[in-house]
Amino acid sequence: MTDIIIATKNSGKAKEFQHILKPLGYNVHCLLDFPDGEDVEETGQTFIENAILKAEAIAKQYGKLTIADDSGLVIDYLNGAPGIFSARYAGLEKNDLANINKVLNELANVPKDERAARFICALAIAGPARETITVEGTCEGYIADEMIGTSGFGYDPIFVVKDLDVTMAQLSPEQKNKISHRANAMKKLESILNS
Ligand SMILES: O=P(O)(O)OP(=O)(O)OP(=O)(O)OC[C@H]1O[C@@H](n2cnc3c(O)ncnc32)[C@H](O)[C@@H]1O
Ligand SMILES: [Mg+2]
Repeated sequence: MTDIIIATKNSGKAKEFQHILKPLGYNVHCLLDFPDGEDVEETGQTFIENAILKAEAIAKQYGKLTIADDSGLVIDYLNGAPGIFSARYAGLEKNDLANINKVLNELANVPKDERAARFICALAIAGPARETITVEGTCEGYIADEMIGTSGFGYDPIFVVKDLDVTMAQLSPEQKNKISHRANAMKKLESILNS
């Protein structure tokens, strides 16, 4: 089995990568298993730039194949916010509930047809003696009026998946891992790695 590090300290992401990569024969570790993993500053201007920063720093630190994920929620009515600031939208303590409440307040009384949004996931894969590869996956939807569902993490309870009309937090992990921005990005990465 090939060892692979997921350069994340987010347990929700780590679980999803386990689900997706284990059946493909990878032995998956994340930075929750390696607490001395560098805290890489997300100083890029785009999801892709931040994914590259995280993947290359951790690949260098451990000398192993590394995938980093930089992702977030892009809301049209807020001109693309919270975007690359999704994790720290309501403050540096990265509180999911505070982030959700901030978005719901900003969209209070905004009609459904103006609540369009998408999740974006940029992945970078880096490692010793290889060029870094990046891909991006998206998932279209809109922002609900209130939190619904308990699965997933982050903004899932307020993100209604366009094609399904239920929130991401109402999907089982198996369902989310078929249609999510992360799943779509992983499909692209797999097809590049296999070609
Ligand atoms: O940087 P790492 O250590 O990977 O962990 P993080 O939580 O800081 O991750 P990001 O910098 O990529 O910020 C992404 C934020 O966007 C949100 N997000 C990303 N993917 C999501 C998903 O599948 N469902 C719900 N929210 C998501 C969530 O709030 C994350 O904290
Ligand atoms: Mg982060």
